[in-house]
Amino acid sequence: MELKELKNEWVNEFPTPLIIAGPCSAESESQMLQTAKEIKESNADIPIFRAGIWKPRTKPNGFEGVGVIGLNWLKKVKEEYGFKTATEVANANHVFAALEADVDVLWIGARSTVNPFTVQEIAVALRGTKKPVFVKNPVNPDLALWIGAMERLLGQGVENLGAIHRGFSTYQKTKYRNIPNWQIALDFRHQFPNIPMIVDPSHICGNRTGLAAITQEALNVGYTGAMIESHFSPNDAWSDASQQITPAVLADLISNLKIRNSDISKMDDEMTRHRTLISDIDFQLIDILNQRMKVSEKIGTLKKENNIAIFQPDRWKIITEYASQKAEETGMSSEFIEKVFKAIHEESIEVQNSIMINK
Ligand SMILES: C=C(O[C@@H]1C=C(C(=O)O)C=C[C@H]1O)C(=O)O
Repeated sequence: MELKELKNEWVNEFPTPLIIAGPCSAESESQMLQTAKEIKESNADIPIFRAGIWKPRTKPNGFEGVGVIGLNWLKKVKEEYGFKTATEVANANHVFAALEADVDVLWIGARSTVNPFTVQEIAVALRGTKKPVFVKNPVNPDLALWIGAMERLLGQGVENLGAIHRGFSTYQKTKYRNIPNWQIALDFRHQFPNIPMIVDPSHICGNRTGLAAITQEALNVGYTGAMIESHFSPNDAWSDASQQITPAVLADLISNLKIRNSDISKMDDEMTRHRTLISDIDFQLIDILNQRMKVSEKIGTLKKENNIAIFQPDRWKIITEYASQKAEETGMSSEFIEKVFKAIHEESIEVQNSIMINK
């Protein structure tokens, strides 16, 4: 069996969008029950309640989760409010305890996905389970690692899979805690459209303000749902306080989400016209790029004959300046044009380099 062949029908038993919500960490029985009660009473359609029992923390000596006792609280949440429950597992012992406590949905965290030994250990412990298992993207932007983790699970007969896009670590200061890098998740979905993908806006944003926009963006590109951290008293949370929201705010966020329909058959005509136009322009773009690279080849030959360095900072500066000015004139984002030109320049250098090294 291959990942591509999985049907993942488990997801059909849940509403769309599939929302998983609950506190970052289980802290106490009363915190769990109060949060569950408020989520239930908010009337938002949330079928799965989450809580971290074991918390992988960057630094030692902080709160690292309540451990197995929290599994009893998840059970109470299930009994009293009818939610399915979900938690993170990061080693075989976690898996055994979570299965024993009949947690309904499990996920593998970003810090575990990076480590094939850990993933293998978890996969073996989960062997043959019918429970849905989500795999968060690894902390580093490595698509193969993410897919590899899924393959390890499938290798142990775990067939009810899902993916969680939680963003990627970065050293740069950005408005995100973990930059979304949407293209990686889209590449994943392109290869495995059958594997449900949900977004984790809480970990992408690291704050409350961006949650709705990221969740909507995920639905706009066709994700199945979202996992959002919610706590009855967010400011008092023992972990990730700044990114958790109250159940009332969560319900409001959900009620404002717009679900996008991926079936375009009803708007065929107009869509087809626009798409034909896009393809036409794409062919022209490729042609033009090819012409530019041919000129670059000629410049490469000249440089080789005259023993001149390939990279010419002064010329490159002129190009970036006119590109950005032209972008502004046309109303396009100059950041976007800068990215495009950097890619073109890189290829142009590559083309000239292959001329230089050939006799
Ligand atoms: C084409 C040249 O070589 C390099 C590539 C450039 C480009 O593709 O636009 C610009 C400057 C150089 O770094 C050149 O020197 O003009």
